[in-house]
Amino acid sequence: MREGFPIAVPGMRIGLLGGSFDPAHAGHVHITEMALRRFGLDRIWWLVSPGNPLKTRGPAPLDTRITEARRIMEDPRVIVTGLEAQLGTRVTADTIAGLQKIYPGVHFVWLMGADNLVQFHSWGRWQEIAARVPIGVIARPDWRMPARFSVAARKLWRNRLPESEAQLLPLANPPAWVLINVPLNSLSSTAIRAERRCADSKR
Ligand SMILES: Nc1ncnc2c1ncn2[C@@H]1O[C@H](COP(=O)(O)OP(=O)(O)OP(=O)(O)O)[C@@H](O)[C@H]1O
Ligand SMILES: O=C(O)c1ccc[n+]([C@@H]2O[C@H](COP(=O)([O-])O)[C@@H](O)[C@H]2O)c1
Repeated sequence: MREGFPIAVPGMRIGLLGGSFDPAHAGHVHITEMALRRFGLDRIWWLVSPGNPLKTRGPAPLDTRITEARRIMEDPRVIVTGLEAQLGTRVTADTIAGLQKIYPGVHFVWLMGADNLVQFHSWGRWQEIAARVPIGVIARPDWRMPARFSVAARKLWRNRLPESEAQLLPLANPPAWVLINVPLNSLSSTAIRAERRCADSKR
């Protein structure tokens, strides 16, 4: 184990929820709780990203986002990390490869909201990601159908597990993915940033 990295032992099932978390909100907490239960995960690590490689707008400073995320995420099974900054990785394929090297025998699952599946095929080496780890996709308002018909979903259609087998996902041989339907939560960081700007302008 590397110094400054979270502890994990072989056999553990760990979900990775990458995101800008700019800021973290109750929607992130909700999908995290759902993913823990529905995929039978032992832990979830939030990977607060230094910056999404596809977004041109730079997010708030990493430390600020991590501090805010730790304030909102109280479940002791969840660790809020800046692992990508620690690893020096920017694209998810490199992050996952780095973590698999440091944590042999740990069963990682990549988690994402349904909106992210829609653009997944434009991520760097996305098929390598799908070949490395099972993927758990969580429903998001307005995105369930686009996700089902996305380029990645169609390319990986044969590797999809039925929702009833979501508990098997962490030990499934990748490529494997499941889209789970959960009570929907319509919060987004974009909406919160807009509200904050509006409140600031009224001061
Ligand atoms: N309300 C939600 N329901 C389902 N998934 C969500 C929700 N909010 C965020 N996610 C998922 O959490 C992960 C991190 O999201 P992110 O930090 O980009 O938040 P966001 O609200 O989507 O931000 P932004 O509005 O800036 O794009 C992504 O996989 C995203 O799909
Ligand atoms: O690897 C890529 O090319 C890539 C492209 C877009 C997004 N991602 C990752 O997707 C996660 C969600 O990003 P975001 O900004 O939508 O919260 C986050 O971990 C990003 O690093 C990764």
